[in-house]
Amino acid sequence: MKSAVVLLPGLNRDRDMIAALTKISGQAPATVWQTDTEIPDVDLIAIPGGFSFGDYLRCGAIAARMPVMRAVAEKAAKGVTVIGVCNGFQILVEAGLLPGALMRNASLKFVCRQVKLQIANANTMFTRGYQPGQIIRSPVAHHDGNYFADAETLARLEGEGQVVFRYADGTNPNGSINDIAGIVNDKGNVLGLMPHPENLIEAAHGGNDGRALFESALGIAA
Ligand SMILES: NC(=O)CC[C@H](N)C(=O)O
Repeated sequence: MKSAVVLLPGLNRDRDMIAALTKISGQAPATVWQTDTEIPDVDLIAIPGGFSFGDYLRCGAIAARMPVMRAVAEKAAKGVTVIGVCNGFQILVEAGLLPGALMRNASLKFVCRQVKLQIANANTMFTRGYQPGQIIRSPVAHHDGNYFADAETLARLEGEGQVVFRYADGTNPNGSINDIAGIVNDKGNVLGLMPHPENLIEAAHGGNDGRALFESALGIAA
């Protein structure tokens, strides 16, 4: 299974994402730069975390307008699997590939800690390797992770099973509405989440709860 990682100025989790995809898929992902207008024929496109363009204007706002994001949107429209982690989630929202907005954390502080996540929908291409309702752990590290959507959008997300990960056991780090940690688009092939599953895939990370997400997305999980 082939993958590609989008590289942008200011991202700092690209190496983690490349390492995770290499270890799990068995082959190094391609990398595409902000000015690229073509993305190779791959099964999964990953937009990693960090501080693209220094988080100026709004997190992800400038990156979302780079040429590479038009190529990502074209691939997503064709059904290619796309995952945006943290800043990647913010970029997908700013690019209009996912609904809602990521606002400043309710604490107005940068949070960097482990959270618990409930698998709110195990019937997606990203979570078929988990059990419904399963609780997993994941690191988070962000300043603007407070997911918000208007009432109509929220009702649709909840009603259509598009909420995939929810903060659990009171570990919501940012005040996001309905404890939302990750959502998919209406076609189910684009996932955005604030937690960093790529940082919990092996014993050296302290656990491998994040592994099944990539195995599912790459079609490796049962
Ligand atoms: N780890 C990240 O990707 C951080 C995203 C963004 N820079 C924020 O602080 O919210």
